Amino acid sequence: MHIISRQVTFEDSINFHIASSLECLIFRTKMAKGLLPPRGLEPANSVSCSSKSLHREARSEGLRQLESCFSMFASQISKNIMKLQSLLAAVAFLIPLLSIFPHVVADLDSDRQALLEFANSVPHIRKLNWNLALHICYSWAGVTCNKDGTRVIAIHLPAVGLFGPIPANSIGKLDALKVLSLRANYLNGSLPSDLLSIPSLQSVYLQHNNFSGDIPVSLSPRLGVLDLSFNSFTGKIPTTIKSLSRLSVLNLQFNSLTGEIPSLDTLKLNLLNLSYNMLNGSVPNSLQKFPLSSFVGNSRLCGTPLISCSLNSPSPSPAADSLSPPERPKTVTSKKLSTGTIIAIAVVASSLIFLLVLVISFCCLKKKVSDNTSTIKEKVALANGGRSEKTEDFGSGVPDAEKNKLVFFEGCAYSFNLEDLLRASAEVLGKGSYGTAYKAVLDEATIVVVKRLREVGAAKKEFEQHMEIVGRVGRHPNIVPLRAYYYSKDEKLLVTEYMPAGSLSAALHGNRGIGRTPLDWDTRLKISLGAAKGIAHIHTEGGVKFTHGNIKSSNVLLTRDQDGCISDFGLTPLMNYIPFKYRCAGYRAPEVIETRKGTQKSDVYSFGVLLLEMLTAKSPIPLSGHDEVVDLPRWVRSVVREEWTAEVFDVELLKYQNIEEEMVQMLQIGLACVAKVPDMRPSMGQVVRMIEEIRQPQGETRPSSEDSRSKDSNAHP
Ligand SMILES: Nc1ncnc2c1ncn2[C@@H]1O[C@H](COP(=O)(O)OP(=O)(O)OP(=O)(O)O)[C@@H](O)[C@H]1O
Repeated sequence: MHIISRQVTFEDSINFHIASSLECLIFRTKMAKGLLPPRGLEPANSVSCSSKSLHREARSEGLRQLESCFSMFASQISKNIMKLQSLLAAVAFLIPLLSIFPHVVADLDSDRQALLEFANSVPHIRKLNWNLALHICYSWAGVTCNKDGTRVIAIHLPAVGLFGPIPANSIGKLDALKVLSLRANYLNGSLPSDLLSIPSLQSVYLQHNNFSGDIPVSLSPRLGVLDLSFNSFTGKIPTTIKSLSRLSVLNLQFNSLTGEIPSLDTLKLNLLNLSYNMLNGSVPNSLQKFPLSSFVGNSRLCGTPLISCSLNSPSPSPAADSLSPPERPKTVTSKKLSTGTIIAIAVVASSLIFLLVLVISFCCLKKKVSDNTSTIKEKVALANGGRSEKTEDFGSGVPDAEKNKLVFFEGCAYSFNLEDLLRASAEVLGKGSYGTAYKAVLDEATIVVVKRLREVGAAKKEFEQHMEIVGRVGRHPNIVPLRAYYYSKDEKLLVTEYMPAGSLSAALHGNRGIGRTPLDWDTRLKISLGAAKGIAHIHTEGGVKFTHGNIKSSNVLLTRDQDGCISDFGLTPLMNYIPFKYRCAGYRAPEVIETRKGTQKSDVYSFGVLLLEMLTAKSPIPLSGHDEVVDLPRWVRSVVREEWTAEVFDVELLKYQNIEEEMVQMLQIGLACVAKVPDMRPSMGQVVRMIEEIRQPQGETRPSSEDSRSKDSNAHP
């Protein structure tokens, strides 16, 4: 090695040392692989590397350079004492850093463990690249570290399809965490107590999940933002919030919180939203500056900016009780009553009791039949009383002047008005993502379904224009006919034809016990084809951007002759949000979970899940009375990969003969629809054609499932 002639710096020396070692390492590797000439024939500058003195050589060369470097420093001391001082300061700074280095490594290691614990116990739809081969700070998705890469300070995992509860001792162990964003997932259960109490935590975004239970009382004193909105938290607002002096945003809207609002007068809140809970009492003085929207939807809450407490007369709080003067006890006169008076009182009392019993029995009787006879108005009022609805009295939102402004779609033969509709006997069919559906019986021939929409984002004009398009596009035998709509500030209603045969979901999963009529293969095929035609029509007639947005088996309704009809069409674009609750998740295309935007290709994906559901009779979403929820695309793919295809089919289908080939063809269509890459999925038009091709002309290749069934019953009496 030649002597470096230019002036050598400390940095040069170190670089040289490293370079020497690397050169040697490369040389040695090449030697081992036989890529270099034998010893003695090697080039001059690599001789030293080929012997045992490899490191010694490099080190002594490095040391020589260090020596020259230090002699240069010595001359610099005399020239510039200031420079040396700063160098010493730097060294002084580095030494303690080096001494704590093992702790730094341990902290990052513990952060890594905590995150892996979280990822391993919380299922997620979108794959997380959290593995030991990648650096936690520079490569792990959604993880942010501090500047020197020694601690995790932020987690951002919005809408990645996280399911289930957050385990204790996972994220709660990240004790340098400042920002936690897990919004818009499907997380549920109660929050572990170690989560919000992380001392460094400043911002928490857990909105749009399904968390339940109490809000933990132990909260980080540094919290500036706490957003737990759109969950199912219960219990009281913890009073410990009062001590969060840095809190500026508190959003708890759309939960089921009860009790009174703590005064929070010590806080300097910029944003407060407690709307749509079950809070009671009066709005504390310190919070009366916030708008109505911060408190609306708490029917037992009163005071500015809501209605005055004297008008509302909520159940008086113990505090209010103690303020009102105690009632003076009435003076009791010790007059003796005559026997006649006593008899008269007894007669009156017993007739009163008799009357009371009569009234109670009458009420009970009325209540028993109320499912069939109560009106939509009463149902809503009842539901509001029971807090299952988050909107005030149904009729109250409809001003008298507007009572007749039900807008009928072209070609609709009905002639009732809104008042008739509100007075009709009603039955709750179900509570969906967009609102509650009621079956309303106006008369024997007029039965409709009234869908009371909540959270409509569209203004009146936009709503009307959209309805016009929906009315036009929706005219198809495989789309549930929309009959009318109503729009006012407080109420938005949709009236559709009632489909007495129910939904595909009910036919597949309802009453699986004794007395069930199984859905035969022909019917399943017919329903699938009808539903596919309905969606294909929406896609072609509505234009490229027109989607359904909520394809699932409860939105495929059956006609009397068992054809499939698409319902809930046209609702998604009107809403403030795409329904992302756990109940719809199994049908969502992976890209929709990420972008929150439906496309025609994502409708195709949902339809593919529906086909797999129809073939397997397994539900991709939770259903009451059914424990099993299956990630259908994943499960079917894995079974098919293992060549156990026959295992996926619904056992009820196995008794029909000669349908295996058709079922496998349908399975392939379903799998094509649930392709991960949207562009790989067929269009709905193609899906219709593929399903049509499954069915050969009757009698040519196989007997109908009816025939098979009779054969079957002959075989097994
Ligand atoms: N026109 C109709 N005729 C008969 N049943 C209906 C009709 N519309 C809806 N239903 C049934 O009423 C129930 C509630 O329907 P709704 O559409 O409100 O909720 P969902 O389908 O469960 O969820 P989502 O709101 O996400 O579509 C469902 O079981 C559905 O099948």
